[in-house]
Order: sequence, then structure tokens, then C-alpha cells
Amino acid sequence: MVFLPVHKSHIDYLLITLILFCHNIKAPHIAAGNNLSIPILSTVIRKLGGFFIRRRMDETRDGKKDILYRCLLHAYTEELLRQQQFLEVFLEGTRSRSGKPFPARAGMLSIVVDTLCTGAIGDVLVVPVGISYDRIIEGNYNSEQLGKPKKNESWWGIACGVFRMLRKNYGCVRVDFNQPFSLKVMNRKSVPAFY
Ligand SMILES: CCCCCCCCCCCCCCCCCC(=O)SCCNC(=O)CCNC(=O)[C@H](O)C(C)(C)COP(=O)(O)OP(=O)(O)OC[C@H]1O[C@@H](n2cnc3c(N)ncnc32)[C@H](O)[C@@H]1OP(=O)(O)O
Ligand SMILES: O=P(O)(O)OC[C@H](O)CO
Repeated sequence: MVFLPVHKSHIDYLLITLILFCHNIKAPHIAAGNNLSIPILSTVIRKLGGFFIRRRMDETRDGKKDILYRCLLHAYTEELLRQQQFLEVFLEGTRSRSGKPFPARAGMLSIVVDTLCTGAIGDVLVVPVGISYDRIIEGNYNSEQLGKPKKNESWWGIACGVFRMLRKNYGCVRVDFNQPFSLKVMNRKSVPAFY
């Protein structure tokens, strides 16, 4: 299974893993941006199912994608799928600052499709996940939308977030796991020549 959640808050991935755990569903491996790779937290994230990826394939001198990195990412993700591990990818690659979903970025999803098309795996069930908050803990992102640079993730930022969460009532959050669909069936419909 590949979970494809929308991304609005850091709470997203905490909630999804927690809900799956509470329903005896194995926790997914989550593609995490390397901006979260901060001391100690990175170890915790890895132990809880996260694996770090670059959020942009570094351009090499000749302007091409970093082929070696892409191959490694491809091989690692393919192995996870071969082992029937669950995957969780935030296609937008960033939290939406406006509340509207960002355009999806195709890299991780293209790896999943490649793995299916090469026959390395039989099929993949894709589970879109909708998440709606009454209020998100990060606030309204107004300063970032006005051009102020984003503060990098830090332990201090985490502590402030936890403190805010304990002090204020952020209302309810709704997590919708949509009907899983077979990527193989969808591919067959969209690329009939392939099958
Ligand atoms: C309270 C109790 C709680 C208990 C429970 C606790 C649980 C805690 C859990 C801890 C886990 C924490 C997880 C944190 C997750 C946070 C969410 C994030 O970080 S989100 C952030 C992290 N997630 C994401 O970013 C996911 C979304 N981003 C992506 O998928 C990106 O594509 C990318 C980052 C992979 C590459 O970005 P880029 O370089 O900009 O490349 P483009 O996108 O422009 O794609 C253009 C071209 O490249 C192709 N292509 C690319 N890569 C590959 C490949 N390896 N192979 C093959 N092809 C590849 C692609 O198809 C296309 O082809 P073409 O047109 O060129 O022919
Ligand atoms: O781009 P950001 O600040 O939304 O960071 C996204 C992180 O990688 C995890 O949510």
C-alpha cells in the first residue's frame, strides 16, 4: 500500500502512523524531507519509519539530475515495495501554506509506477488520504506568504509547537482514508498498450 496524504502540518504524519497503529495496520515507511534530519530527531524519525530524501535532485554541473542519487532512491524504494512494506509519500513535497494542495511532484510516485511496470511487484494499492484541521498548530503561515523566510526545523521549534498544542484548543481534525485503488488496473486503463 502507498498512502498519499495531503500535507498541511507536521501533525499529518504523526496522526497517520498513530491511526494505523491503533487499527493494527503496520506503520508505513515515510519519505521525509532532509530538512527534518536534525540531531537526535533524525534517529527517532528513522526508528518510527521515516527515511530521508533530498527534496530536490541536485542539479549536476551539466544541468542533469543527480543520476546516482536517483538510482539509489529508486533502488531503496523498490526494495521497500518488494518487501511489501507500506509507503507514505507527501506528493506536494511541502506543507501547503494556503490550505490548497500544491501541485504534486512526480519523483517518488514515478518510482512506484516504474517498479510496477518492470514487474518487480505484482500490484500496488494507492490510498489517498485527506486531512482537515479546524486550526493547524503551525498557525496561518502569513509571514511566509508575505515573503519572510521559513525558520528551519529545530528542537526549539518543536518545543514551541508542543507548548502551543498544550496551551490552546485547536479543535478537531478529520482524517479520511479514501478507497484504495489498484495502480495496475489504473495503469491498464490509462496505458492499454502496455498490457
Ligand atoms: C503522538 C504519537 C505519535 C506516534 C506516531 C509517530 C510517527 C512519527 C513518524 C516519523 C516520520 C516522519 C516523517 C516526516 C515526513 C514529512 C513530510 C515531508 O518531509 S514531505 C517532503 C519530502 N517528500 C517529497 O518531497 C515527496 C514528493 N517529491 C518528489 O517525489 C520529488 O519528485 C523528488 C523529491 C523525489 C525529486 O524532486 P525533483 O528533483 O524536484 O524532481 P521532480 O519532482 O521535478 O521530478 C521531475 C522528474 O524527476 C523524476 N524523478 C525524480 N526522482 C526520481 C527517481 N528517484 N527515480 C525516477 N524518477 C525520478 C520525475 O518522475 C520527473 O521525471 P522527468 O519529467 O524529469 O522525466
Ligand atoms: O517545506 P516545509 O517547511 O513544509 O517542510 C515539510 C517537511 O519536510 C515536513 O513536513
